[in-house]
Amino acid sequence: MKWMRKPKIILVPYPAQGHVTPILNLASAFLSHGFEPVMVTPEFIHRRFISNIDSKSDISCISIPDGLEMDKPSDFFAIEKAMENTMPTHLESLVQKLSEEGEVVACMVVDLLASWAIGVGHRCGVPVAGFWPAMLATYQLIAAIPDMVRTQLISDTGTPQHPGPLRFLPDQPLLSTEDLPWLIGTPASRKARFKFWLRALDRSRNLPWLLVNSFPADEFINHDKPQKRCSTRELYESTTYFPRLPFLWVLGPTWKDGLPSGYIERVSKQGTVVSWAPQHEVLQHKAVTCYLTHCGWNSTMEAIRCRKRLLCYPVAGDQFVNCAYITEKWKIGVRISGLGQKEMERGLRRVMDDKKMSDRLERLRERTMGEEASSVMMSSLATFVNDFKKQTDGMFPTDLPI
Ligand SMILES: O=c1ccn([C@@H]2O[C@H](COP(=O)(O)OP(=O)(O)O[C@H]3O[C@H](CO)[C@@H](O)[C@H](O)[C@H]3O)[C@@H](O)[C@H]2O)c(=O)[nH]1
Repeated sequence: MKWMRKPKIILVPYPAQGHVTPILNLASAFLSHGFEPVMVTPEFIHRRFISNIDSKSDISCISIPDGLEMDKPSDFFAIEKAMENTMPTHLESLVQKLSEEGEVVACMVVDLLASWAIGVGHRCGVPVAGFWPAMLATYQLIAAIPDMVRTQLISDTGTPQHPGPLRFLPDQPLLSTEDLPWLIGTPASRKARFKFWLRALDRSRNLPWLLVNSFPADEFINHDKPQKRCSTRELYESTTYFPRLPFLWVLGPTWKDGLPSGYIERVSKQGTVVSWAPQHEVLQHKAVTCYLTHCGWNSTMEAIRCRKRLLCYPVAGDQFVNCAYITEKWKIGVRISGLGQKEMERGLRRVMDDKKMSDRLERLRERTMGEEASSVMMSSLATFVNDFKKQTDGMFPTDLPI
């Protein structure tokens, strides 16, 4: 049988930038294996990110209704409601429509934070692979939840049962109990987020594949307790303290509103405040020496790829674990305890005075993203593609590249 069209792979990210970015990278890799990647997102995120995607790309981006009344969700739980209540039927209709049109959906790759889509794949008879957009160690932490409950490190609603730093995983260093990724917001919100993780674990338990956006990681290292959050006012003060230093500051619209009036005009000779910038391109520029980051995993990997020293200010979720690796294990950055003048000055001095940091960055980059690491990664991907091709024997053209 001669196939006129390429088999499709449907990719479903959790609807946030840090999840769309790595899934698009994966989609590009599927292109070279002869598939047509189709990323499916809710309407609100499609509107927000689609303009940043190369219009000439062969990756199709399709939006499905999210049922949100406002233009964007009010919080994490509004997104969860959209994912659980509205999106499954629309994705199912989409997959059925494709199949009625004679398209082959070879596989679905589902972000574990969008675990609602796993059931859709099963109902439509499409093989499903899980996708973890962050560091392997943070997946291991989430996967260890049942053991943590069993050994009473945490309650069955996710509340830490012991104060102070704890060893959550065998052979790995200490973490503060407050660093657990679901401990965000009020007690009720923490419990609801914990439930979200339990459901994701439950749905993904029997998946035959898990693709991880990471590299082989080392053990956890103990680190300081999480620091207080800061206001835009503190950030503002810290930038005024370094009138020598030119800066580019990416601030979301809500944060930008908190700046003192006239600030942007006053700093305009040495600083620019924008609501979005092509971060990876900016980091590649030789004028950039240091990157102040919240330690999102993609930002962390981009900084390593571009060999940029990091000033770390983790805020939520997996960012505390990422920060522990950056500052204690890899020693390619420094954690700051706040964003006021003194902390920034101390942090910048420490990060710039460390004469060995550049060498460590270079070595880490080579070890995790160099030729050998890339070849291991490509071979893992080829194994995955071959594996699901075998499972769906006969569905595919025989001349697809491996
Ligand atoms: O102005 C901007 C802002 C962001 N980005 C890109 O957007 C991505 C952001 O990803 P990440 O650094 O991971 O941050 P978040 O969007 O905050 O990511 C969420 O998802 C990540 C992966 O699960 C987690 O590690 C984070 O904690 C979580 O907040 C990166 O590729 C950036 O280059 C830009 O290009 N320009």
